[in-house]
Amino acid sequence: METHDFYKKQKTCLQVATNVTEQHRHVSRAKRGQILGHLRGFRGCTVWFTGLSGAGKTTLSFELEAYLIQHGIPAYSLDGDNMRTGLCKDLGFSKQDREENIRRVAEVAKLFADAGQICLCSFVSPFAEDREVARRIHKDSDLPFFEVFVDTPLEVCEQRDTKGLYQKARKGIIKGFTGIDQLYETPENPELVVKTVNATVEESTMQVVDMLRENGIIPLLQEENSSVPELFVPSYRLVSAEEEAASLPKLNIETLDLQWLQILSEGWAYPLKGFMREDQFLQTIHFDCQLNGRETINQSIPIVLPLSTFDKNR
Ligand SMILES: Nc1ncnc2c1ncn2[C@@H]1O[C@H](COP(=O)(O)OS(=O)(=O)O)[C@@H](OP(=O)(O)O)[C@H]1O
Ligand SMILES: Nc1ncnc2c1ncn2[C@@H]1O[C@H](COP(=O)(O)OP(=O)(O)O)[C@@H](O)[C@H]1O
Repeated sequence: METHDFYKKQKTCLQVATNVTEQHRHVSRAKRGQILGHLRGFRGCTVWFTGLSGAGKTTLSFELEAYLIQHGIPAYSLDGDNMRTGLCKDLGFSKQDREENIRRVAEVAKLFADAGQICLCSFVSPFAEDREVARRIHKDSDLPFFEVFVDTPLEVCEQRDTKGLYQKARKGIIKGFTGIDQLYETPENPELVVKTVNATVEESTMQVVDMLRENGIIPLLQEENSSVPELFVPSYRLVSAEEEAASLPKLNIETLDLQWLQILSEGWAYPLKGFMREDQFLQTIHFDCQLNGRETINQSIPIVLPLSTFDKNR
């Protein structure tokens, strides 16, 4: 988006009232986190599901909400259909109304996130600049924002037609329906793309869980912590992992390296997720352990992959 356009769009976020001063509360996020749930700590953020009607946004958001709550992590879902019967009931589906819808929802999501909830938003949000406004609203408040593109092809959504809306749109009964006679702008840099074709709801949900875990939002949960976490690629990620692997530089390894790879992938060298980096190597050499957050884990054997200077430089 051009900077000029972005600021034009930001107009919707500008304050109209004058003589209004921001009031600063006394409770810090860290303090708030201490009393939230049994997995204490501030985890406030927003996960923004975007995609066509029928893509799976609501299903994933509700499934994730249930998962998080079950694990003692505060979460709350805001859904398009639900918001449009309350706070946004004065809005339709024109470009301007969708823009205002997303702005209002993003402001509400920000408040939930600021209160320490993982706020799960499922909105078609078809326009990139509106999603960018939602992201900016969070960024300005220093809150993590994760855009999740629920990437389900139009044909599949139309076949699902969970609410019979595509049929109505095709007949012209509904005008301005996303994907039929209104545009859906595909996200260019989402934090995560979830493809729901040939994937169960649970598998797709776990993709989002993994992303939140990788970003430190969800901690390694107690029961998962007690077993050795394996690093094998789950079946639902196989195709994309193979594609990614094919695009990476290649290196020939020896049988011994392969055996270490096996040990790493089976989780026996937890918390290592691969051959040691310099800092991990130094921790082992100097302290016989690996630091993982606040815990230290014994690791006296360096697990490294020897490289020639030629390979290092290419
Ligand atoms: N014209 C048109 N286009 C798209 N969707 C329509 C339309 N009319 C009604 N609906 C129903 O409203 C839900 C979308 O609302 P949203 O608030 O998510 O839309 S937006 O983000 O403001 O674009 C959407 O919900 P989901 O199917 O869950 O996506 C539809 O059920
Ligand atoms: N992997 C998946 N993830 C999410 N939904 C899926 C998946 N596979 C099939 N579905 C189905 O697709 C439909 C998605 O509907 P819904 O969640 O209402 O979509 P949206 O909120 O995007 O309009 C549901 O019937 C759901 O069971």
